[in-house]
Amino acid sequence: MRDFITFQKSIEILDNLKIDSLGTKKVFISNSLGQVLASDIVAFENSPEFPTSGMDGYAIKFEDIENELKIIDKNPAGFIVEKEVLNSTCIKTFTGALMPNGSDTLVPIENVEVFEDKIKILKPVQKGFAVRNVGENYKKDEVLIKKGTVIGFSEIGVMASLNIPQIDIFLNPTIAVASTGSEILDLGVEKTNASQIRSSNHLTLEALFRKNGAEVLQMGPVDDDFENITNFFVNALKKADIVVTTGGVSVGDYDLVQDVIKDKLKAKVLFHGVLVKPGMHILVATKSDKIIVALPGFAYSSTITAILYVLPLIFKFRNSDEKLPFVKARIKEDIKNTTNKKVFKACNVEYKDGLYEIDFIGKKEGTSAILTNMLGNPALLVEDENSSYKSGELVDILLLNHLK
Ligand SMILES: Nc1nc2c(c(=O)[nH]1)N[C@H]1C(S)=C(S)[C@@H](COP(=O)(O)OP(=O)(O)OC[C@H]3O[C@@H](n4cnc5c(N)ncnc54)[C@H](O)[C@@H]3O)O[C@H]1N2
Ligand code: MOO
Repeated sequence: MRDFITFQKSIEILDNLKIDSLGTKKVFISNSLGQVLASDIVAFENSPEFPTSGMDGYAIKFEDIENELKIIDKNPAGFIVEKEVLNSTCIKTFTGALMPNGSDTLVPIENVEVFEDKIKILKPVQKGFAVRNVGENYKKDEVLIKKGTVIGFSEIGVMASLNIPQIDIFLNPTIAVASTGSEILDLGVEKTNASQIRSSNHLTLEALFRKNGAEVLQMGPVDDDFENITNFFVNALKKADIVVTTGGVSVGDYDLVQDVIKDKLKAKVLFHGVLVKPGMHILVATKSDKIIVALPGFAYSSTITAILYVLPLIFKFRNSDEKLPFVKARIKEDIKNTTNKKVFKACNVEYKDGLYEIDFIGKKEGTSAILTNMLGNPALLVEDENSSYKSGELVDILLLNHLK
């Protein structure tokens, strides 16, 4: 009999796994979308560098707000106006232009009446109105984006504003993915008997891993014999940082994946068997600096275990600050877990009145083959071992749409 460990213990083992960084490379910022920043982005100047107008209007001295003021110049964005605002004068100043010397307040065009070369302020503003102060956006030496951040549109915009064309990013891990099983068929391959099924796992996992930052080597369905599986592993371990398989890890006579990992590759098994549902037969091993994650064959099991175990490994390899999105939610029916396993149960999630709410409407009960339970707007309810939850209680859920 296998020694099953608790879910918590299995996560601790992976958390404590030492992983060497894969290094960094330089990329143009537009090509850094979704990549992980390898060094802090620090502001080397204030933004704006000088007081700048935030509206189209007239730059004045506030002490003159009640006086008629002579317009002595025009100040468009992108130019430097030489004249200075003196008492009883103003300079017509446009959005984005520097505030002229001597001025401290911008009165919007809509607030003034213009007659000949003068203005009268009909609607006064407070001192400093519509002036963007030095450092309003960011201050010199401020750390704007931290190393480990996954780069999105806002990071690219801020880097562009700093005139940073190229940045260092961490390299992403490469994952080799394959599915095993004598009954599974690749897309398009003709069925020759009724017990054959289409392999979905290798494609589900490829999408999941790519979406979450890994490079994927798709190795497809692998013929289910000892030699083929061995050849696959030898090949995959040469090319990838992580090797992920599905199938062949439970207790059947034909569960060859575990035999190859243990007996042929002589990999170091970190654990085989976890008190978790789905996915209790998961096997994680290392072979020198490579990691092998052998997932159960059922489509729902392999997907859930890939989320729980492989995504954190990707985050770790690429040195990112990403975490699985566990949040609190209100449950809308009573639920009981009478097993000694941590259970991850598919539910529907909705964000309503500042709170996530979950229900199980339309979710099918049955085996771990039911991948359709993850369609729609899904999340996973996390049920502790031997626990029960009452309708209305706050529970832990894992949001899935953030990972899709
Ligand atoms: N006597 C026992 N039988 C089983 C146990 C057990 O403890 N005692 N555990 C069950 C559980 S739980 C799971 S999960 C599975 C895990 O088995 P394997 O990892 O060895 O996977 P397979 O037997 O190869 O396949 C299981 C199931 O999934 C389907 N499958 C396989 N590959 C794919 C694929 N690429 N795409 C879609 N579906 C796939 C396969 O047809 C089987 O129906 O073992 C239970 N049995
Ligand atoms: O380990 Mo199985 O994945 O519970 O169905």
